Amino acid sequence: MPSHEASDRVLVLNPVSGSGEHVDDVVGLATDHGFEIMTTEESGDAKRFAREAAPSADLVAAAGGDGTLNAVVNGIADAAALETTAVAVVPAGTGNNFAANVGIEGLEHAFTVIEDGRRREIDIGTANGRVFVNSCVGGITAEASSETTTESKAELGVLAYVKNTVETLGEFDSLPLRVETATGSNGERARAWEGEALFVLVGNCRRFTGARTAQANVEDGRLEVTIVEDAATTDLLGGAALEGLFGQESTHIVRRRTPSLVIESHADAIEYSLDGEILETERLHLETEPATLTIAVGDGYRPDPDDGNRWPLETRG
Ligand SMILES: Nc1ncnc2c1ncn2[C@@H]1O[C@H](COP(=O)(O)OP(=O)(O)OP(=O)(O)O)[C@@H](O)[C@H]1O
Repeated sequence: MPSHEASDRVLVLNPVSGSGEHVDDVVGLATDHGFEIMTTEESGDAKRFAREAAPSADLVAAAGGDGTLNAVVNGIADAAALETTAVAVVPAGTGNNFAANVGIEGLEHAFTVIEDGRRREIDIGTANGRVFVNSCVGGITAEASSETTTESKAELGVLAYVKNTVETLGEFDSLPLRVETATGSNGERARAWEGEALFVLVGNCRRFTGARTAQANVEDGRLEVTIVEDAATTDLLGGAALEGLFGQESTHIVRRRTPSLVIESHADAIEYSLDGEILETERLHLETEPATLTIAVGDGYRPDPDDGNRWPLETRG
């Protein structure tokens, strides 16, 4: 039986995320577990509902995909309630990348975790004041983002957008950029990279190796930055596998870890995808806010995922 009053627990339901077949199941489970259900009708609702619910709710659940989760966390942040309102993920999206990374295996499991699971305080990222939980990716066009297929997203996660951008554009203008990363407490030096890039991928919870489930350490107070240099165009257009491009052997990748960075375009404004939502700007200031989001996690969640050789601090100078 639910241990809270209904209004202490709010579930924000996106009825059209993923295949849209989750609605009845989610409504049934959420009702059984004492949630007040707020169903979105249009873009912007999820954030507004979370902002309105956060001051009195102990827990806001996001039932949808990564976009819905992003909106819910932004709404709670807008209400300045991240310290008092925890978040749960009910995976009803296409890729459910974030849910997989925090050990949520499905709809029913999400509610088991809500009742019995651990709570962890994880980092969030901010980009010009907007919150992201998974990733912020520059160089993906809004068109490619909206056209990327469900199958491709399910298989590749955010890298599906990279693949679709490459495929739909055929050839593309690289981005003349300056990327300045700040000093970190683990010996990272402040550094500047300047050049022509195809994409800049910044992961809070996502690691860009080509493996969909690869998880970055989301409790280390650092963002993982991957710059795909322009020289990779030939490989990409030749059909090179994304795994190869992002692999450790790749010579076209620059990697950094840092608590904050600034990405500046020397030309036009760039489109960034924050967990799938588009933001266009010439200058982006990103930083981590460590241990800021309280989240319900399943047994499969690894606070300290094994790095192995998969994330070299830097592949080269
Ligand atoms: N009732 C609605 N009708 C149409 N669009 C909606 C509605 N509610 C939310 N949206 C839109 O859904 C998008 C978020 O979808 P979300 O990312 O959660 O699911 P997804 O794209 O299926 O999954 P994933 O992110 O895992 O690929 C937002 O852009 C939001 O504007």
